[in-house]
Parts: sequence; C-alpha cells; structure tokens
Amino acid sequence: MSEPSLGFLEVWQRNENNQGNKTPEYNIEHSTTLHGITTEELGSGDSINESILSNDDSSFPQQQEQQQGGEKISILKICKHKTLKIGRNTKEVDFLLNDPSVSSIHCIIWAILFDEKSIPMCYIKDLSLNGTFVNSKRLERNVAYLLNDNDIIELSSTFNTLSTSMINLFQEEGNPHSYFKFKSLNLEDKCFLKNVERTIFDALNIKKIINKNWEISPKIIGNGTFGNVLVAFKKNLNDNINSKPTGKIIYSPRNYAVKIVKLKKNNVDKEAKILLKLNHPNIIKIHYTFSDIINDNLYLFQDLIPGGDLFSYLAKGDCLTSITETESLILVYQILKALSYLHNQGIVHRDLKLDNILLCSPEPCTRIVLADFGIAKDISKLKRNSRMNTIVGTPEYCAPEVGFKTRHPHPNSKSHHELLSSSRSFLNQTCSRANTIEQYKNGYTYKCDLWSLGVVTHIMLTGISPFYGDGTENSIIQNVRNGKLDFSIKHWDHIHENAKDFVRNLLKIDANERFDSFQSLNHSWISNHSGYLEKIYQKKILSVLPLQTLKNMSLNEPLPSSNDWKRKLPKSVNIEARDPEMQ
Ligand SMILES: Nc1ncnc2c1ncn2[C@@H]1O[C@H](COP(=O)(O)OP(=O)(O)OP(=O)(O)O)[C@@H](O)[C@H]1O
Repeated sequence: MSEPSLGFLEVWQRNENNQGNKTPEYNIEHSTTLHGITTEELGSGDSINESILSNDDSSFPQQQEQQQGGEKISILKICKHKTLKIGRNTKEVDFLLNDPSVSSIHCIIWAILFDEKSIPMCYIKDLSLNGTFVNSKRLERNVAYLLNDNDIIELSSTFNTLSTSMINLFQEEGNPHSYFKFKSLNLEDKCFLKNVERTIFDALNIKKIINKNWEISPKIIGNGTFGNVLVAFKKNLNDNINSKPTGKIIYSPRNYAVKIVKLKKNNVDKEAKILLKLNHPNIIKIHYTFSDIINDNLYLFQDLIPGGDLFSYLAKGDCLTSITETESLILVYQILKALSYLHNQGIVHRDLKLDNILLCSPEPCTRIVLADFGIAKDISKLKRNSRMNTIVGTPEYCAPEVGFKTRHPHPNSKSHHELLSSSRSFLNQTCSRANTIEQYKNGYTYKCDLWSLGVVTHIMLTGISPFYGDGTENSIIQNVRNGKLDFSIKHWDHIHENAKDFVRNLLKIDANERFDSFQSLNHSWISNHSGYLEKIYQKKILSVLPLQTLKNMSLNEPLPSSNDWKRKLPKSVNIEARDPEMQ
C-alpha cells in the first residue's frame, strides 16, 4: 500500500517563446507516485481539488500533464517516508531537470507527520551549487526550510538575472524554466485550520508573542505527557539574512520549536536550567526560555529539528521496522557521544526513547539530537556514581533498578491529540502504570540511560522492542524484570555477533555489569569501525556537506571513503548571476 500524500508540488513550466518544448522528465523508477492534473481540475489555478486531498489515487492517470498557453502543470506528491529529490542525476532523483545549472541532487523535500491527526510539516533543503529559491529568496545551503502553502520554489534565479545569451543557451538545450508551487494538505480547509489555531492558543492558554521577539505559530510539531511543541519564529529579520563574502545575500530563515510546559508549583524550571548549560551537536540547543508566572507556562525556544523523531522514522503502517546495521551503528555512535558528554557533565537523561531522538532529516546518515530533558537530573554537584531514587521514565525503556510508576499528565496540559481527538499510536502510549515492582533499595545511577540505549538499539536492529511482550503494563514490567533476550529469532539472523553482544552488555540487569558510554564506545561493534564512523561524523554529520545515504552498505565491507561519496555526474555549471541592470 502506498503512503498517503502529505503535501503536493505543482510543477509549472514556463515555456517562453515556445522553444525547447520538452516536458520535464519524470523518473518513474525512483519516483514517488506522480500524478498529472488538468488545469480544469485545478480550477482557478490556485487550489487543488478535493479528490487530491482525499488521496483518491484512481482519478489521476500517471504522468498526465496539461498544456495551457505556454504553461504546463503537473503534480508531484510528497509522501511520508519518501524524500522527494529534484535534480539532474537520472539515477537518484524523483524529478529530473536536465539543465546544466541544476545540480545532481539540487534540493530535497520531505514531509513529517507526528501522528495520524497532526498537520504534516513539509520541508525543503537546498543541496545545490546555484541555489534553491523560495519566493525569490535564496535558501542557505543545507538548512531545512519549513514550506508554507503557495510557496514558490525555483531552482535558480538565472532567468531573472542572466544575460539574454545565457537564457538562449539554456532554452536551446531544451529546458523550459520550471518552477514549483507548494500546496499543503490541510490549508484548503481553512475552517479546520482556523479552528485548530483558535483552539490551541485558547485551550493551552498560551501567548502568540513572547518578549516582542518571539512569535509562536499554531503549527504543532509534536506533544507528549508534559508539553506541546509548536513552530516558532524569531522576529528580528536581520538574523535571517546572511551576506556572504562574495556579496551574495543568502536568506536563511531559521525555524525554531517552542516547547510549552506547565511551570511546577515552586517555579523550578529544571529542564531549562539543564539545557542552558549544555552545548553539544547531538543535544537539543536551547535559545531562550520564558516563564509566564501568571499562566503557569514555561516556554523553551529551541532549534527545530526537521526530520521528525526516531519513532516516526521507524514506524511504517502499524508497526516498527528495523533499519540496516550500518545505519543503526551511525545513530548509536551519535547517541553514545551525546550520553558520554551528558554523563561527564553530571546530567542523566532518564527518558531516552525513540520519541526523544530527533533526526535532522529523515534519511540515513543524518545528525541526531537528543531532546526532552523534562525529567533529566543534574547530579554534577554530587559524586559521579550518585544514586537517584525518583521513579521516572517510560516502562518499555526503563532500567529495572529505576522501577515503574504511574505518570499522570498535568491536568491542565491538554495535548494536541486531545484537541484533535486522536492519540499517538500503539507502542508508546503513556499507559497507566502501577507500582507493581519494588523499587530497588539502592536507587540507580546514570547507567539507566545505557539500558534505554540497549532497548533503542534492539528496536533499530530488529524492529522489536525487547520487553514489550503483549503490550500490557504487567507484561512489560515482568519482561524487564526477567531481562531475558532472545537472539534466536529470525530478526537477528543477518546481524553481526558484535551487535548482539553490544546489546547484551547494555541490557544487563545488574547495573554494575552494564557498560557505561566509554565501554560502549570501545566495544568491538563500534571500535572496529571507529575510524570510518568518526570520518562520517566529521564530514557528514558535523559539517554542512550534503547528506548522503548509505543504503546498501554492508558492514562486512569497509565503509566507503569520502571519495566514494562524490557524485558520479560531471559538476553542474556554476552560474554567477549578473545584475540585470549591468547587461
Ligand atoms: N526541537 C524539536 N524539533 C522538532 N520536533 C520536536 C522538538 N522537540 C520535540 N519535538 C517533537 O515533539 C515530541 C514531544 O516533545 P517532548 O518529548 O519534548 O515532550 P514531552 O511532553 O516532554 O514528552 P514525553 O511524554 O516523552 O515526556 C517529540 O517526540 C518530537 O516528535
């Protein structure tokens, strides 16, 4: 079953002078479902009709286009779990533009849906030499931009700025200038959206503007037991404009996320305090916090991490799926770097789970970021092995020594799910929990995070949550208590012994025997590949180089050298835009 579309791109082709009367080439083999739509169906040209919104695929024949005057319009669907690639590389892209000014993979577009009833978020990222323009502004390379309804996307502004001879050159090559118009899924239903907007600000009793500088949008990115996370903007526009040494103006609209949680009675904003002292590429960066004492709300303005959480990344249909060992290894390596940093700083996360691991883009080899420090603990003023006693966390990921207890959401904290009468799916519900297991007498240490990483790694490698059982609270607790792991199931068949051993050492019931992050980083599953992992980390994760997928790599082969990542296509032509007035 194909994934439903979460947004659309109208492909508009200006076919000026009727030269180069070529349609753009659709790379069906690699394509998401592609549908054409007639201009009549588009009505005024501004709205997509209902049958598209309802994902009724049957009415749209493949690759149908309509020519009207000098323009052709076709529709590209943006689907969950599929990054739409636009560019010049016939083998890799979903939408091919055979134009020398277009890069091999020029830009990518993807959609994130937090849960079934959320409004999808669609992002675009420029990876090109000559730039991707949204509403005539050039995007900063490698920075995701949150698309809004009717945004116009152009792959280069050359036709606005180039000399006539250059324009003729491109048209002779048979490439009519195309542009794309982004259509979001739900904005057609204005009543619905307005309703959500009104409901959110009223129901959550939150402000739209904070300290004159920060504006909160009604777009909900996600929510949990304690808070709602919404899109936010910083109002100081100068922050969005970068002037490059070349004199080029680059527009880098920064999207932020704001997590809004209820202030505790004693006004202790522990999450903010902990996050403000942390600075690590794999830990969520906080920019500003604001306590609204009148309405008991704490606002945490942070980076918006656009690839969704690991839970959504692994959830396909109604179950979790595994990812390759290589991909798991790259993610685990980053989580371990984050945990090692945290533990050295004397911070214990205490709620490490798929939902709290965020991806910078929904692709392999992306940077991950640990989020949700709502129940993290700062033990830096105590000894490293200080023991904690509060029962916290999510049972499925919770180390046995921590214990289990019921965690009720704050009575005033209405979730998006409640507002939209939905619930986040299956595996990760905040189920009611009972104190059915005795808390270990001696409390617990930072090692509880390593247990959770063991559970996360098990899920990544096999798609199975090791202690989930039949999903009931009792069975999870019972299974964690037993701590039995079954490596004989077929899901482990093709996974290296080292990986199994790694998981085994993290899921040790006895916390003293359990690996810490240092031992984990030195375990052969990681250390055998540490050179390559570090190279990937430096070149692909920390730097702003384009992300590369490592799809078909096997761990039995050495990981590729950086040369192998280079694209096979000849370099795209670097077009220096000329000031039209100078022509
Ligand atoms: N900075 C961010 N950028 C993008 N998405 C985010 C960000 N922060 C949170 N999210 C999304 O929102 C969801 C809920 O956020 P968070 O886990 O911080 O809330 P919570 O109420 O503390 O949840 P929990 O029930 O796990 O305690 C996350 O699972 C993630 O999908």
